[in-house]
Amino acid sequence: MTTVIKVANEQEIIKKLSSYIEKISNDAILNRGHFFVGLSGGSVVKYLCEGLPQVNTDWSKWTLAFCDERVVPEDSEDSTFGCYKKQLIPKTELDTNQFIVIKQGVTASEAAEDYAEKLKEAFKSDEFKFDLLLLGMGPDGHTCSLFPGHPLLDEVDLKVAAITDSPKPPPERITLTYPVINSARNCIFACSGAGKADMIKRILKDHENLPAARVKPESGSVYWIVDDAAAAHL
Ligand SMILES: O=C1O[C@H](COP(=O)(O)O)[C@@H](O)[C@H](O)[C@H]1O
Repeated sequence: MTTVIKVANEQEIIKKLSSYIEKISNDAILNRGHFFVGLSGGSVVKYLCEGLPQVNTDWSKWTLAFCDERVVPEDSEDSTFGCYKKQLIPKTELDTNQFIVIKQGVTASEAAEDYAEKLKEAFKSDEFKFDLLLLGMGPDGHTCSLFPGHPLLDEVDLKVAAITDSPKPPPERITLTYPVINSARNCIFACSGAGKADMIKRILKDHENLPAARVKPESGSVYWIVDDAAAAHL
C-alpha cells in the first residue's frame, strides 16, 4: 500500500518522518524485540541527523544498515556512514558497533559480497527482512544506487550488488537490490524542494516505471513524505 503525506516544508518533513520512525521502531521492538533499519545517503542524512535525536525509543535494540553505500574511505565526505558517524552518533545513545558498515580497502564487488555476509549474520537468516528502509529519491528518479536504465534494476539473484558506473559520483557503490527492498515491512521516502517536483509527479501521478516507483514491498507499506514544493505538480 502506498500512502502520500504532504507537509508544508522541510522542517515538517523532519517532524513527520521522526514520528513514523518512532512508531515503527517501537512496534518492532515490542513485537520482535529488535529494530532493523536501512539508512540512505544524500538529503536523508540531514533529515535523520536532525530528527532522530528527538525520537523516543530503546536505542540499544537498533541495528542500522545502509540501503546503499559509496565505496570510499570512511573519512571521505562521500561516505554515508562517515556522515552519520560525525553528525548522528554523538547526538544519540547509538554506538558505532550497531551500524553494519562496508569493508574498507576492497573492490566494490568484494564490499558487496562482504556486506551480504554481514547482513546474513545480523538477521541470522538468508532473508534480510528490514523493519524499515529510509529512502531518498534523486531528481532522475533513482533510489538506493539503482539508476534509470541500469541493468541492476533487473537483479534478482544478488541481495547486495556492486555498481562501478554510477552516473552520480562517486561511481563505485554497493546497493540493496529489489528482492531485499521489496521484502521490507515499511519503506519511507522523504523528498523536499522544487527540484524533485517533476519526478514526484512522474512517479506518483503518471506512474512511470522509474527506479523509485519500483519500491513496492510485497507485504509491507510505502510512505512518501513530500513537502509543498516537491508536491507542486500532484
Ligand atoms: O547518491 C545517492 O542519492 C540518493 C538521493 O539523494 P538526494 O540527495 O537527492 O536525496 C540517496 O537516496 C542515496 O542513498 C545516495 O547514495
